[in-house]
Amino acid sequence: MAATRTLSHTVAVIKINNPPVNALSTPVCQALIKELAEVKKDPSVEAIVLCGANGKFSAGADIREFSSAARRTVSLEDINAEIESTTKPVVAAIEGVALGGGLELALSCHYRVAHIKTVMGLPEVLIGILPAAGGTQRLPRLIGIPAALDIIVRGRHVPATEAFQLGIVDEVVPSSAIAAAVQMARKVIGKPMDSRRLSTNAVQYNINVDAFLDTALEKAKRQFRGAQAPLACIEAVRASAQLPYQRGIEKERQLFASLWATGQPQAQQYAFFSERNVGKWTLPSGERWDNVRPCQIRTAAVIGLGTMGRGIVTSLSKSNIPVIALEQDTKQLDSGKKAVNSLLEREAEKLKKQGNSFAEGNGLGSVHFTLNFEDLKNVDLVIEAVYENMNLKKDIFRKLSSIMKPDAFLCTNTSGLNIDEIASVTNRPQLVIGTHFFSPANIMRLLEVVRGRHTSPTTIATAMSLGKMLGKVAVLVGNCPLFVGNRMLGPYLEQANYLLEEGYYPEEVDQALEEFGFAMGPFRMMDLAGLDVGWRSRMEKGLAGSGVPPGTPARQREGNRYCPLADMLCELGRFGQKSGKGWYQYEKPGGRHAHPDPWVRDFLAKYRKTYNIKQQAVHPEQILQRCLYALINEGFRVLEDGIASGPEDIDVIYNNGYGWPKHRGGPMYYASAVGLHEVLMVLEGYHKANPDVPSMKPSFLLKKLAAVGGPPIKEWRTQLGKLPNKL
Ligand SMILES: CC(C)(COP(=O)(O)OP(=O)(O)OC[C@H]1O[C@@H](n2cnc3c(N)ncnc32)[C@H](O)[C@@H]1OP(=O)(O)O)[C@@H](O)C(=O)NCCC(=O)NCCSC(=O)CC(=O)CCCCCCCCCCCCC(=O)O
Ligand SMILES: NC(=O)C1=CN([C@@H]2O[C@H](COP(=O)(O)OP(=O)(O)OC[C@H]3O[C@@H](n4cnc5c(N)ncnc54)[C@H](O)[C@@H]3O)[C@@H](O)[C@H]2O)C=CC1
Repeated sequence: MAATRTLSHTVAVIKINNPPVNALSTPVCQALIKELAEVKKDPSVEAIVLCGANGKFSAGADIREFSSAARRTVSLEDINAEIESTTKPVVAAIEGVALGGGLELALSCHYRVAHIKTVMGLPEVLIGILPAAGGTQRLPRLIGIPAALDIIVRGRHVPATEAFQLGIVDEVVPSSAIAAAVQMARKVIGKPMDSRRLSTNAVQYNINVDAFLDTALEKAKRQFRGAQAPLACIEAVRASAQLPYQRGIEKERQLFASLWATGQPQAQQYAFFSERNVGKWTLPSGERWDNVRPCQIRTAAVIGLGTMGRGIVTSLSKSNIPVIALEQDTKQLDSGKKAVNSLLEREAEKLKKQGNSFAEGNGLGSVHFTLNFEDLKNVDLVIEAVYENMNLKKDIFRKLSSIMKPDAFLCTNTSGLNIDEIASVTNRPQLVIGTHFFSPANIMRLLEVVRGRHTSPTTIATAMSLGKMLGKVAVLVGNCPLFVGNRMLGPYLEQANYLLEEGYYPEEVDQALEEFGFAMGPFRMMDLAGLDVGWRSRMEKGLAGSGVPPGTPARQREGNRYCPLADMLCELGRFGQKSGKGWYQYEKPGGRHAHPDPWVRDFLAKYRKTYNIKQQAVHPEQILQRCLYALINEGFRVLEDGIASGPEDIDVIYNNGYGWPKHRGGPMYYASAVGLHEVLMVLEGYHKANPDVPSMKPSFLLKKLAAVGGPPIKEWRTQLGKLPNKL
């Protein structure tokens, strides 16, 4: 039953029942229409309470229906209008969540009572659309333009206490919201209802609405880089102030249809479901997310409190997991301790602003700092985050192996070293796993969970579950150099470097990719990460520095094309932000504002002259094709090698770890949207002209999928099923 009805005295309680989140699917909408019609004409009913089953009001429209063949036949706004115009008072009893269409439904009720732990909001913008069941017209009428705009454009979840302060709900209760709503319904029977019908009210404001919204629009254009939904939300809110309610609703619908035609909602909804699907991991042996039980992690330790370790400690502590934080000497320990304390203070401040405090005790109190490995021996799980050096990591794991209790999990935060080699020095390779956090680790949502050859299913389940506890999106990947995300970055950065050789400047390449929607172009990103990191690794591999065999041409390594520009910058001490100079110049070492550097232009001109390279005209389209198709081609290779279980996994990694614009779905989704044949043609053309760039040789899987007509991304797994799986 999509909705049920009971009677409490003269109050009819209509309960939405559609597990797991009471989404307003077509059957639910039909059931609501039926129940409403019946209670309206039932003389024994004087008031109505609308609520959701299983402690959840509703997470909104059923997103799956948007793209299904059976399009919605019932308009949610028509139901809302029907509720609002009812002469019997309707009270929404909000528990758990009231999101999107769920909150819009509640806004059409005459009163709202919320349980104190409820969150509510209009998060449609996060799935590429706008609240299109009257939300953009009713909310500003209730709480004014600035507060409504903030909620609608950011799509944020508003806690019940804040919702009460804003006037979204009439009462917040610590116990059953349904019982409180029934009580309220009985109290308001017979009271005048006109002012409670939001659509009949005018938006109240004492600001210059147009100027305010114009400023918001300009800010949103800069902030959301090509995403259309935030802009449409602003225009819909503008309509609430300028137009009568019905015309505002027409504008809302029109904006919804225009958004749909951009293709961005489909990409963002794909991203939404992909994020949920990656948690449902499966191994070739049949073990899966739902048949392997994770072990409970009650205590953890982190080794190394540098850039990553301090963020990981914060993340664990924020989730109320007591942590022991270990460093190699007093100086590093003090500096790590200071950093962790300051991060935790910031987290506490954030929570305070949201009206919360750490759920159980204070996260700060749960961190113990030490120099002594013995202190770690009883924790359930340890995460190593020392320098990226195999010998050092092996030393640490040897030590852990002898100290830790036998069932403790040993995790490494390496960004690309061989998990099997690290595991090989331990007495428990089945409990060793990669947990690759992203910087800053207390903020970035991505966690690559890297399975080694001997890693057990329980260890995988535990690492995946830890990711969830920390509020991360955990993606299971196989063990290969650099895993998934960083591996794909290689060919992308390689092409960015080649573009500089051929006549482009760092700011031109960055601009093209930032206009595409990336949070940061490749050169700003390299400056931020530190150019010396890659340089050291190239020196270790004998590609740069004194290890290069004498007589090797400057622009060639092992018979293939090589770009030495980044090495040359490092030799001059230009490491990026940390040294104040890199591909850009900064106001000071550690400065954050990148300015194009005339020195770099001069340096590139001299370089091209030395190697007699003719400068080409700038084509932003070419920048995109070269960099993005290189990245995508490597993504196909990752799939081909069985390192990720599907294209969705890669897309979730890029959306959450690498600043890929979510409104474009992810690199693999983008490839399918552009057309696999098109991607293949460009790669083939490039590779034919540049056979010395092996990374651009079209992958076998791309060719195979293009040959069968470039099927939609959800059908790629049929082809993948025939390939090896290294998970
Ligand atoms: C609710 C959450 C906060 C829960 O989080 P959590 O507990 O962590 O659980 P999850 O794993 O996230 O979710 C559990 C499970 O539920 C599924 N799910 C969640 N929400 C929805 C949903 N709204 N619809 C369907 N399914 C949902 C989720 O996928 C999981 O299932 P699994 O994948 O099988 O594991 C969290 O889930 C959350 O934040 N949810 C999303 C909330 C949200 O975004 N709500 C807004 C929905 S959109 C909406 O309400 C729109 C409106 O305002 C009404 C507009 C009317 C539009 C008219 C429709 C016309 C369509 C046709 C277009 C064509 C146009 C043209 O052609 O012109
Ligand atoms: N910096 C980044 O953006 C990312 C780094 N990583 C990986 O995380 C790991 C750590 O990297 P960063 O935090 O950037 O390095 P970092 O150089 O900032 O910090 C490393 C810390 O480890 C400590 N350390 C070294 N030897 C130790 C020992 N024997 N015992 C205890 N502590 C010791 C050092 O004192 C230092 O504080 C590396 O494996 C790196 O590849 C992974 C993802 C992103």
